[in-house]
Amino acid sequence: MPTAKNQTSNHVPRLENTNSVDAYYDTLGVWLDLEAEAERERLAQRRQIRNQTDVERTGETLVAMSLADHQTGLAGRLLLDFVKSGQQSSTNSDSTSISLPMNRLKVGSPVVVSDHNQPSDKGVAGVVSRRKPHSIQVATDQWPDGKLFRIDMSPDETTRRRQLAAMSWMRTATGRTKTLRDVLMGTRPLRFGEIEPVEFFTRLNPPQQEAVQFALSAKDVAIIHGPPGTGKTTTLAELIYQAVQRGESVLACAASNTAVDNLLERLVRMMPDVLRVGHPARVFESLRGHTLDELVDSDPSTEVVREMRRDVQDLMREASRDFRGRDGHKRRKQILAEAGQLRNQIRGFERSVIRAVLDRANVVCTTTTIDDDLLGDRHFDTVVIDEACQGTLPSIWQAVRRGDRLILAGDHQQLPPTVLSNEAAAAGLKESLMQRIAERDGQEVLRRLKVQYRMNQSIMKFSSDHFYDGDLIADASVKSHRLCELPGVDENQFTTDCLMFVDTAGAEFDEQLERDGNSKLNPKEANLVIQFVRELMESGVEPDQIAIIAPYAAQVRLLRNRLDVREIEVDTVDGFQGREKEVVIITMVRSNEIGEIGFLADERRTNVALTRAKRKLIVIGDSATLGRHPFYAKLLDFFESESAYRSVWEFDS
Ligand SMILES: Nc1ncnc2c1ncn2[C@@H]1O[C@H](COP(=O)(O)OP(=O)(O)OP(=O)(O)O)[C@@H](O)[C@H]1O
Repeated sequence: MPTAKNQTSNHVPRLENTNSVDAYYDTLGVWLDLEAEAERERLAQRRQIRNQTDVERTGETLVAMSLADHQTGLAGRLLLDFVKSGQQSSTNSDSTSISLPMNRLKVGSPVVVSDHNQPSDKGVAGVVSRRKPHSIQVATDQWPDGKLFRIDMSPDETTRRRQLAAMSWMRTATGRTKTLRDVLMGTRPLRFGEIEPVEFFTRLNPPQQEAVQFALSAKDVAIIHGPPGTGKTTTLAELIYQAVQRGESVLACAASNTAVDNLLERLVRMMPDVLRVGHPARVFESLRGHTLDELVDSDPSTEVVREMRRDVQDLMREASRDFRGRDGHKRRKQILAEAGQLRNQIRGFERSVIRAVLDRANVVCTTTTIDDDLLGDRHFDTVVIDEACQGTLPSIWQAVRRGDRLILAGDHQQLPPTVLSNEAAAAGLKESLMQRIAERDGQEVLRRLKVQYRMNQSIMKFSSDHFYDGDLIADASVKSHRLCELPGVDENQFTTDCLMFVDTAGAEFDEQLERDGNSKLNPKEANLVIQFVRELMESGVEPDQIAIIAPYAAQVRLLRNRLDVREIEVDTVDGFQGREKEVVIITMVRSNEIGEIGFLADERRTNVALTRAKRKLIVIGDSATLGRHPFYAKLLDFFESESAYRSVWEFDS
């Protein structure tokens, strides 16, 4: 089998024309190794950077953090609240707090907490369990050493091991799972049954209804393609409900905890027996009552376990007494043996309670990183994966191996999975299974949702035409909605127009390379953004209705430092996927003489940015730089055709 070490960039295997099962999974194994290597290298590099601001710039490290509070969470886990050192207040009070620098540590991110003053400290592993602007909570099983701490996002080896184990299981799969695997690889044809009538629980629009019926008719795999704001999660929840009505068991997954919880939130309103498996600290607080941990804890038979635990404690206390003489030693040995037996019984008992709770659930929700110890050898009629374009190919087999049929939902015209290894990305790790199948089998395997509930139709139009064959329809409730119709907002040209492109060409709005960094910024564009924000607020738009999106983290940092209104969200495109705001201002940043646009060339990234605004979209960019790329030339033409093209000279900045 090829290994990561002996691959050079030209020799990293690809999947095209791979018909052999072994070659297929060998290739995924190589990609996974390359990615692991890239992650380890990056972590090592980060830990070597001494300068605090530099290391925090990556967004994957927080330094000089102090422990503000701690609690004991479920199953005895420690929940540690960290704030920036020097902060006087408790984590609850915002008035005197220091905001955390921009970071990518999200709820569910695996992290290592180590001693800030001891670079050699290996630290303790944990998971981010809550995030606030001024504090971050980490769930761990151990106390970290030190007075001042550093928190690093860390590669998750456990996840990788589980993925490899699932892939090795898939190689030798039999029966329905083997059939599913071969259909996914493209070596067996797709199969669909009759479309059957359905009595819908939710009021779905016709394309949503069609998607549910189509997915239910799939024997092996089907895709629900959900362009921005089209109710993908709503549709998936209905599909799961219908599958359960037909007596099926369902495993519902997504790559991120947030996406799993969004789905769970809908499912619990539709049916009672939905179970969430996963670290309770990673689950929305309002949904923790549905977690396996809490349900096991509240199961009546767990009271017996508690009593048995108390007995173990009593026995251990007795064993620690001062026994003298030979009989004494014998007695102690007996007590310890008794405690050991009791512990084994407890474990067996707990396992049977877990099994009983799992057996009661029709639907089990979890991230695609499945805890195989908890799920055991459980198999499901249908496996559903939401946000399926966010997961890499190796990451999905843990879920796939547990089902007879697979339903994928997502949008391959939005951001692909994050991959660190350039070699693996170039060989194909950036292409999700959903993208591969959607591109291979097209209409045969997918149904697209078409009615969107977010954007005014003029904001929707470019994305619809360019990415979705002009298929999108704005629902009547949003079709013509404008900013000036929001309560408290004045009616003026700025609030009645939905679109504006501000061209900075010729005005020397040059991009800059961030000092000591690789990211780009454009201070003059930032000035213009701030001017527009001021105008919006003067017109009565609330700060929390405004978002600013920049493709580059350096521009995000600049704007966050310059804006003194905390409620205005400023983020990168990646940080904004899946979200929406009434007004969005995009600062494109790139402005140079050679027309270089770097990773803006990934059109899908711009698609995400352009489709976040509900009522007003402002784009600031340099047509001389952007316009050399056909996609942006088309975008500029679009703004012109909508009479929404302005030159920066029209604004006093
Ligand atoms: N058939 C429908 N009728 C009315 N409103 C709907 C319908 N379907 C979805 N919506 C509304 O549209 C919005 C988006 O729905 P949902 O969150 O399911 O979309 P999504 O496609 O998952 O979103 P995203 O683009 O962020 O992935 C929600 O407010 C939802 O209530």
